[in-house]
Amino acid sequence: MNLIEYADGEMMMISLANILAGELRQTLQTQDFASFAVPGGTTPGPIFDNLCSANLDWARVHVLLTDERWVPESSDRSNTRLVRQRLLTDRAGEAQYVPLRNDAATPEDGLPALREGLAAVLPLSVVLLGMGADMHTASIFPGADQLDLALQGSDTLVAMRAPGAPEPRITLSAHVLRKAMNRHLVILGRDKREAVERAATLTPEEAPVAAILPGTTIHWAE
Ligand SMILES: O=C1O[C@H](COP(=O)(O)O)[C@@H](O)[C@H](O)[C@H]1O
Repeated sequence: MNLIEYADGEMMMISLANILAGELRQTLQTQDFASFAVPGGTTPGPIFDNLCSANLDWARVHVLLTDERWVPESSDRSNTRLVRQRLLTDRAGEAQYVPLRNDAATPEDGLPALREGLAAVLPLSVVLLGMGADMHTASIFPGADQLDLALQGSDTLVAMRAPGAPEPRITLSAHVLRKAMNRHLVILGRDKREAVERAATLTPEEAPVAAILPGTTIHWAE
């Protein structure tokens, strides 16, 4: 397991923002645009606060989420809301946002249009993932109704319902995540460190994060 251990959470958030900015800059040296997928949830806010002022050509960066909760943007559970408030501001306000949610009533109804938008920015240049203590990553949850499709299918985006998720979800598939040029996982706290170590000994069906661990750099602080 490729795991970087940091002295504290604040240092990790600053260092990781620098690493991500460096990878985006490097991508833009050889490509017309870079695509950058980020997680929602409670962990990445401080990374976004550091990254949004990075000096790079944000107008050529497509930002998207690794997964979204099917709630309106006005909800404090909306990952889109987090990204708009904390990442797509300052210099990063120039970036182009690729939505994983639209006005459809259900994620299943919304999928076809969202897949079209996503197709234009694949393969992903840089992916930052989060993980829950239940070993889900993006919105690929243990016990989810479309778990096999998300883990083994060739679809890029999957709509999901899971016992551990309070609302329907839409998620990038393992297939898309594994094809990313650069992949990072950020976790905070002893429980998540134990969870990721355990996941490395389990199957992706038991611990979905296991599907993306090979080739992923894990960033951890207590
Ligand atoms: O529901 C989600 O959970 C994971 C982990 O979130 P955290 O609050 O434990 O950091 C997150 O990576 C994902 O994007 C989000 O939708």
